[in-house]
Amino acid sequence: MNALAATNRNFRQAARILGLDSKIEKSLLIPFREIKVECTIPKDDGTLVSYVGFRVQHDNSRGPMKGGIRYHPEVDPDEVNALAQLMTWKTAVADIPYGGAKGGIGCTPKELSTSELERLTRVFTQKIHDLIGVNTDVPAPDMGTNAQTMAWILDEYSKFHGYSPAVVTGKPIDLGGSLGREAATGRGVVYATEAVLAEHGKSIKGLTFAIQGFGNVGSWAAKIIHERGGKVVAVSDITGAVKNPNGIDIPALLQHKDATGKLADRENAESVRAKFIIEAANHPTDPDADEILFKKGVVILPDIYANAGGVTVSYFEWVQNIQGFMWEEEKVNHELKRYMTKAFHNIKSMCKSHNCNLRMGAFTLGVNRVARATSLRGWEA
Ligand SMILES: NC(=O)C1=CN([C@@H]2O[C@H](COP(=O)(O)OP(=O)(O)OC[C@H]3O[C@@H](n4cnc5c(N)ncnc54)[C@H](OP(=O)(O)O)[C@@H]3O)[C@@H](O)[C@H]2O)C=CC1
Ligand SMILES: O=C(O)CCC(=O)C(=O)O
Repeated sequence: MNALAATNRNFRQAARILGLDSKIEKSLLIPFREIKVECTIPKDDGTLVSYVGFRVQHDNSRGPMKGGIRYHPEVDPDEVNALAQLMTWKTAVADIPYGGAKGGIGCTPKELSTSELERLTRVFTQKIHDLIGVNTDVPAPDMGTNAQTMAWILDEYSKFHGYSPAVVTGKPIDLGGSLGREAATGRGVVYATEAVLAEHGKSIKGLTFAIQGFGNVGSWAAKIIHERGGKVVAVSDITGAVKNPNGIDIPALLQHKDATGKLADRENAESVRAKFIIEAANHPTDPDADEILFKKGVVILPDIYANAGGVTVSYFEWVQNIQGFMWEEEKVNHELKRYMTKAFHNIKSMCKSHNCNLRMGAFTLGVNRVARATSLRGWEA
């Protein structure tokens, strides 16, 4: 099932559980605005190459729309739509004053030089600069993008609108980025994991973990789990997987990945059997697989909660930019833990009230908050 159909299915199920008014349900399914732009750049050898870029702004009833920009060959309109919608529910689950958006360019960033990536990012920004802004839509990094990408967007946007650091988050610290943002999604995943494990009388120390993806989120989650005494027995990325039943030396693996750009051997991590699945990625589990895993008793911590640490610290970054006051990293991490723990308890309350699993607990929590804001703002033209 494609990402949009799967996301809509989860949303509709939450709307049914909540008994949502059908007009509000319909309006929440349709994105606020979809942008598709052509981005042509000269390559380093002088030849021209064209890419398609997207920004989908899903909903702004709770505040400026917020979400990352992804550079990946599989970026397509349906996927960006689904990810934008997920951002709306995620910011509501985290209870931060934002709506949802997502963007992307269909490209293979590893095949582009740094100057080609810079040109592509600047052309994309030129095409969307009128539609983003500190109080309208605030991009951030996602797969294939990073702090440097945000610095280029900030610079290009500022040429049109004046210096505006709060127009993007996940920036380099030197340009007003927040301490702790780079690690925040992985760290939030660990706080979420601790919250669900505590419920089952367990803790990270001594448990075994398998991690799919070893980029920003996966590698920070692995590092922090390792530091807390968890045994990471399998890690995989696009180049393959490493497995060690006695526990992988994560600092050594991070060093190896930094030096070579890939994980060591090629092995299949499929035989790993998990009792808990923590969705650090967006939309990693198809609804059919979700049902099968649920029936098998696997506890799944859904993406719109598990990876909300990134956007939560993006919110702290935006607040710091607006206040013109930088927080210590301890304050960032302390607040992140507070938000993640509170969201977990709010989700559990929804699970109890509606007798549903954690995914529907999170969806009903997010959808209900957005629906309330939508109704309060009203419909008069
Ligand atoms: N960055 C953030 O703050 C947030 C990210 N997320 C989500 O977390 C997930 C990971 O994002 P992030 O860590 O930022 O991205 P990165 O680009 O830093 O890392 C992505 C990882 O996924 C691997 N990968 C990419 N494509 C494939 C593929 N087709 N098959 C197998 N592995 C693949 C990459 O391998 P390789 O390095 O070899 O290319 C890399 O290990 C995404 O779903 C993203 O939307 C969610 C919330 C916030
Ligand atoms: O930090 C942000 O604003 C958004 C991060 C993101 O794209 C996500 O949570 O999926």
